[in-house]
Order: sequence, then structure tokens, then C-alpha cells
Amino acid sequence: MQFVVEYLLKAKEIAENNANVPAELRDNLQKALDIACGLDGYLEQMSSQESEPLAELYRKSISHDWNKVHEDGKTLFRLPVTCITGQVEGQVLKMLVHMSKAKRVLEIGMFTGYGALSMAEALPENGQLIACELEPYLKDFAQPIFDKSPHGKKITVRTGPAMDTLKELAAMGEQFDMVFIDADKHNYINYYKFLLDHNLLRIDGVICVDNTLFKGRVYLKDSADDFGKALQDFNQFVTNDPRVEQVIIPLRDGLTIIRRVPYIPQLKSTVTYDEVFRGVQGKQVLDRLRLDGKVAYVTGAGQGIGRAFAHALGEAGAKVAIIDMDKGKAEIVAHELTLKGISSMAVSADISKPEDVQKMIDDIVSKWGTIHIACNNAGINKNSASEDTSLKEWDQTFNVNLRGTFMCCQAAGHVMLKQGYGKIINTASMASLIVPHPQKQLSYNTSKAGVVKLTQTLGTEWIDRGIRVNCISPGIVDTPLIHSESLEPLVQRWLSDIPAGRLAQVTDLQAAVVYLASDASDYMTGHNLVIEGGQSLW
Ligand SMILES: C[S@@+](CC[C@H](N)C(=O)[O-])C[C@H]1O[C@@H](n2cnc3c(N)ncnc32)[C@H](O)[C@@H]1O
Repeated sequence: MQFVVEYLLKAKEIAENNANVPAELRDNLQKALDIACGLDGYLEQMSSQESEPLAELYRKSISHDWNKVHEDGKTLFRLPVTCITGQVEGQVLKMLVHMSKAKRVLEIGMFTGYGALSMAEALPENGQLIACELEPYLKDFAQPIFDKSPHGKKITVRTGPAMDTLKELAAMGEQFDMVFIDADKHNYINYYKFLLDHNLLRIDGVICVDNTLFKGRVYLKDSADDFGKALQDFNQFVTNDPRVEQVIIPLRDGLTIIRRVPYIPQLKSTVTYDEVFRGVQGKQVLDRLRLDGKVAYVTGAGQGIGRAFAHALGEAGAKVAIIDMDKGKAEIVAHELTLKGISSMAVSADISKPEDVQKMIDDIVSKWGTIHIACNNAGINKNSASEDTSLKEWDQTFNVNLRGTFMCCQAAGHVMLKQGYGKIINTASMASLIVPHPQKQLSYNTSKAGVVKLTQTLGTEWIDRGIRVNCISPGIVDTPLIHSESLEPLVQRWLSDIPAGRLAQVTDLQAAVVYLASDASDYMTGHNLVIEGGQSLW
């Protein structure tokens, strides 16, 4: 746009000095100029503002005397400050990292690190960014500012020619989710080929390439500029490459976004083009765990394991009804899900009461039309020596843990049998396999063994009508309950019984419920998935 503005200003000057130019032409020139001049400022104002470390990096970069640095022999090349990625492009890169859920990013050509830090800000805590930079001076310049940012620790700067670093990374079998190419233009094509030929970019990974419009010189016919030519060849090469999809965005000097796609050569090939290769219904394994469009409920979801299950199912894409006896708790968890952009509803139900169970199913169906995933998790645990266990305790435990779970399975099953599809996941317990000790909990252990048998029976009876029924048996889970005065002294004892050396966290169970709720587990039914850190094996 800067060039368009310059040409328009020149044209305006000519027009103003020429009395023969009609007023209408001057007016139109001015309008074109206003549009062109206003764009960059507007983009900056309307895009998210940079963080303080990025603002500092920008201020220091543009006020630094790069000519003097070069004249003093501290850099090999005279570095033009205009090559810095600014706020808007930085925001675009950051957005792309978010959108592609990248965890590992490679930057080729770091300069003072504006792009690197922008992208690092979007990486998860354990994300990593490797920045290749020719000039060691720039690493020393950027590092103190990286150190001020909470995201700086994700960045590792590798100095030297980028191609050498790429070779080292390839030799180590490294792979990246996103690459930003922004170094010497003549080598763009070599970097690009190397990345793809040596598998440094994962399938579906993204390469962003800066300056690919190069002030229009890539498409201007009379341009004989060396860089323009190199970029023209690069753009053409990418366009002809069947391994990728790409688009050029006219942002600043042009930003090409390239996605690596699975490529199956047409010619005689050793590739077996089956579902293993291309994914079931074209979906690779992680996509087969997605629950988009599915309707789920979780009982006992107001806290603990149920709450973790509800978050997990929602994160995987399902709408989730939060069922709890305590309406207030159900509403809080439903609100948590809403904050994460997950559709949810809160329902209060005591699952030991048949009328509550039926009402909860009806409420969900009337709001969302159906139920695909029933997560029957609510349960209670009471302790007493067997010789003292009262019938009241026995009945209360069984009414919730076994009779309640059965009623939920049956009521949800009626909806699922009608549609020929459903996933039921019951929460059993490691106590269905072993007798946890030293605490005494006869009715709990027995009821949970019943949940496993209920699961096995329904799982086999309904499988031919599209319903899978499985259960999860957690070991001892670290919930506030465990830290009560009466149970706290037992924790040390339990720990010595657990090969994993720690109690389970509710998050340890989340992937299992998503797996059992997803199409990836379609061949699994009547299964008791035990997650107890090895405790039942000792
Ligand atoms: C356009 S600037 C990079 C701007 C940077 N990406 C940002 O976000 O501000 C290009 C950088 O590439 C570096 N560079 C040039 N040739 C290189 C090479 N062969 N290997 C590594 N870095 C190189 C230059 O020293 C310069 O710092």
C-alpha cells in the first residue's frame, strides 16, 4: 500500500500542477488516496494490541542504530529495521498458532524476535519455538526481552545459516506443526523443499511465508528484480506442488499460508490406500475421538469425576447436560462449560427416584432432541464393618449405585434403541475387582461389582442395536472427600499399595470417557476399563 500511496501522491501532485486536469479526476485521486492511506492505521487500531514485552521489543528494535552495529562489525549484513514483523502481522501469526493448535513452531529468520514472541504467546505451556537466525548479535539483542515475557522460555534461538539448522533438526527426526519462513528470499525455495522432503512439517501442518507479493514485483511484467524473480519462482513452485494447498493473503508484503495435505502419487506405488492409510471415513485417529454434534449427559456432574467427565465430553465437541442432586452445583458446572463455549444445561435429579430419572431424560430430549452419550456416574460410598452394615446403608447404596444406574441405562436406552445408536458409560470402581482396604465398604464394593455385571449384560444385549455399554473403574481418586479427617490417615497406606505412587487425579480419567463416547471405541462393549495406577495388580 505504501507504494500505491507514493504513486497516488505523485499523480495528485501532477494533477494539481496541471490546470487542464478536470476537478473530477482530482476528486477521484483524492478518494483513492484516502482509502489507501487509511488502511494500515485502521488495521492497527482494530487488531488486538500487543503485549508489553512485544511493545518493548518493537520500540527497542526501531530505535536501534542498525547501521552502526553493522559498521562496527557486529553483524554480517546491514539489517533494515523495516524487516520487523509488526503488530498486525504478529497478531495474524499468533492467531494461526491458536487456530492450528500448534505445539511446535519453527521460524526461519528471527531478526529481533517480534514474530517469534508473538507466536510463542499463543503456544501452550509446553509448546516450543525454534528460531533460526544467522546473526548471533540478534540472539543477544532479543534474549533479555524474551526473558521478561512469561512465554520467552518457549523460544530457543539457533544461530548460524538456517539451512544448517534445518539439516540438524531433520537428522534428529524433529517435526513441526507450523513454520514461518522470513529469511533470505533466494533460499525460500530451498527451505520449503527441505521442509517437505525431510518431513519436518507434519501432515496438516502450516507454513507461512512472508513477503511473497514483494511490492507487486512478482506479478509486474517489467520487473527484473532478483528478489522479485526468486519469489516469483517460489510462488510458482508452491502452486505446482501437489503436496500442499496454499493461499496468498495481501497482508503487508504478502503472506502465503501453505498447508501440507496427504499426497498419494498416481503412479505405481507401494502405498496401500486403505482406511489405515487415509483414516476411517477419511478421519485420522484424533478426529475419530471428536464428539461434535453429539448430545451427552453426566450424572453426579456437580463435582469431582462427573465434573471432569462433563468438561472432557464438552471439550471434545458434545453438548452436555449436567445432572446433579444439588441444582446449585449443576448450574455452576453448566456455567463453567458455557464460559468455554460448550452448550450445556443444568438438571437436578435424584437418580435413585424413577420419576427423577425419567424427567431428566425427557428434559434433555425436549431441549436437544435426543441423547447419544449417557454417562452414569453418580454414586455414594458409606463405610461400615460388614457385621454392622445396616439394611438401610445397604439399600441406600444399592438404590443409587446399582438400581439408579440401571434406571438411567434403561431410560437412556429407550431413546437410544429407537435411534439405533448410543454410548453408555457407567462409573464402576476398582472395588469391583479387588477389596480395597483397610476401610470397610461392603455395600459399595458389592454394588460396584453389580455395575460391572450390569454393563456386561447390557453391553452384549444391545450391541446389535447400535448401543455400546462400557464402564470405567477408577482407583482412589484425589477429591476433597479423601482429605476428610477420617480418611486422611489412610492416604499414606493407600499410596504404598499403588505402583504409580500417587492417587488418581480426575483429569487422569478424562481421555477414557471421551474414547468410550466416541466412534473410535465402536468395537468395545461390556468392557470394564480400569484406571488405577496399577493398584489392582499388587
Ligand atoms: C525479515 S527479517 C525477519 C523478521 C522476523 N521474522 C520478525 O518477526 O521480525 C530476516 C532475518 O533473517 C535473517 N537471515 C538472513 N539470512 C539468513 C540465513 N541464511 N539463515 C538464518 N537467518 C538468516 C536475517 O539476519 C534477518 O534477521
